Amino acid sequence: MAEPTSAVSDRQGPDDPANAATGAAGATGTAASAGGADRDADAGLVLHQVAKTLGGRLIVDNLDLRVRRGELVCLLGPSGCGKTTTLRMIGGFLRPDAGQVLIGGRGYTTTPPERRPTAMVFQNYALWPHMNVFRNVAFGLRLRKLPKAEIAERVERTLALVNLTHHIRSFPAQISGGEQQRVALARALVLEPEVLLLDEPLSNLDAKLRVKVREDIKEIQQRVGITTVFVTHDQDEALSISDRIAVMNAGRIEQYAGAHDLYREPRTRFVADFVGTMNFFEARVREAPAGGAGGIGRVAGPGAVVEVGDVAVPCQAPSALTEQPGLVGVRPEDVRVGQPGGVPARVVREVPRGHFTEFVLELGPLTLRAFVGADTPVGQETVPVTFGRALVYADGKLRSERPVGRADG
Ligand SMILES: Nc1ncnc2c1ncn2[C@@H]1O[C@H](COP(=O)(O)OP(=O)(O)OP(=O)(O)O)[C@@H](O)[C@H]1O
Repeated sequence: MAEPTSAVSDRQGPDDPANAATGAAGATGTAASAGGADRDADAGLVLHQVAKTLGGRLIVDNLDLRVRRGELVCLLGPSGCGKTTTLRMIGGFLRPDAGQVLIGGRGYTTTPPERRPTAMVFQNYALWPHMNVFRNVAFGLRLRKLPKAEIAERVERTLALVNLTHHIRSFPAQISGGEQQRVALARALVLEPEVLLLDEPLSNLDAKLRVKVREDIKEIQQRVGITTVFVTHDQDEALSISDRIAVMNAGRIEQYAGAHDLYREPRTRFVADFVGTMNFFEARVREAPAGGAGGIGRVAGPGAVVEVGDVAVPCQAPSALTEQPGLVGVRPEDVRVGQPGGVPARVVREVPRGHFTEFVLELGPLTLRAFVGADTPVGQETVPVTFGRALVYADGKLRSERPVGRADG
């Protein structure tokens, strides 16, 4: 991916046979296009049952994705799950074996990159070292043979947008990594694409700069209102900048949701494990015995217990009840320390983490991580523990039916 050529065309119509076959809106009838042509026409980007095999392996597996106009969506997943392959099919650098790519309701599945209304920012920036910032940003417009005055006006306007006007005559080697990244962003935005594609754009920056540049990107993206697909394997990055996140695993999307829902309600074990920290263990989650035996009745909420071996931990909000032991996940902030009615746990370690403290606790056969507020007393040998939310998984999928006997859900 060496060439900074992700130019968009001069707004020529797409040459995708899908347009002839299905009208402007492409196929209908799946998760991506449920609701049909009108919704596809309304969406910024639709992937419909897109598949790709590379080197004899199925890398992208009948993937459906719908991105609203102006939305920033992250493709998040472990190395090798097919994020970049998907992005390259959106940008036209790879042709899908099956399925359709629709942008603004028009089919672009087979259209080459330079004739799509997309622009890509690459991981390594791919700036021309012998060209100054102005000429790097002007590159795509010159290819389009736009008048000189228009090129100058658009380049200057875009450099002002990314706050780089003062470096207009600098060469890439004379500016920082973060500034180089903003030049790469300007070079894509100056083409006024309908969809901006970013492939791990921050991975060459140090930790502090990553946070700064990702905030810059989000701010610019919102200001321009451009539909954006951002590839990353960094959950922190995805959670902090996305309107929605598509968590990918082995060529498929496991869950597509906003950051809050993804974190609080991970639908699969894979997502729960990949996004944030989770305590996982085998347990039975049952209704609390009537009358509050063992102090359980004093815990606020519906009153369930999580049974692990001989230990029964009061739990405020299980996602389901299980007669047979199943996989249970509890976020560290849902391991509550110092609550009335709690079960004593041995404190193995306390790690100050600034505005919270991480406790490592031994509770019967379990070792648990708990994140507690800085005001929780430290230096104790044992602490009482209860659970807030507990997520119950069966066959790797979240069970979220209303627990038996609970009227309030
Ligand atoms: N041209 C190719 N031929 C054969 N296999 C390929 C080719 N390109 C990619 N792959 C394989 O496809 C899989 C997915 O690659 P892809 O780059 O899409 O993953 P990714 O999710 O973006 O990972 P990363 O975060 O490491 O970039 C990888 O196992 C990769 O080795």
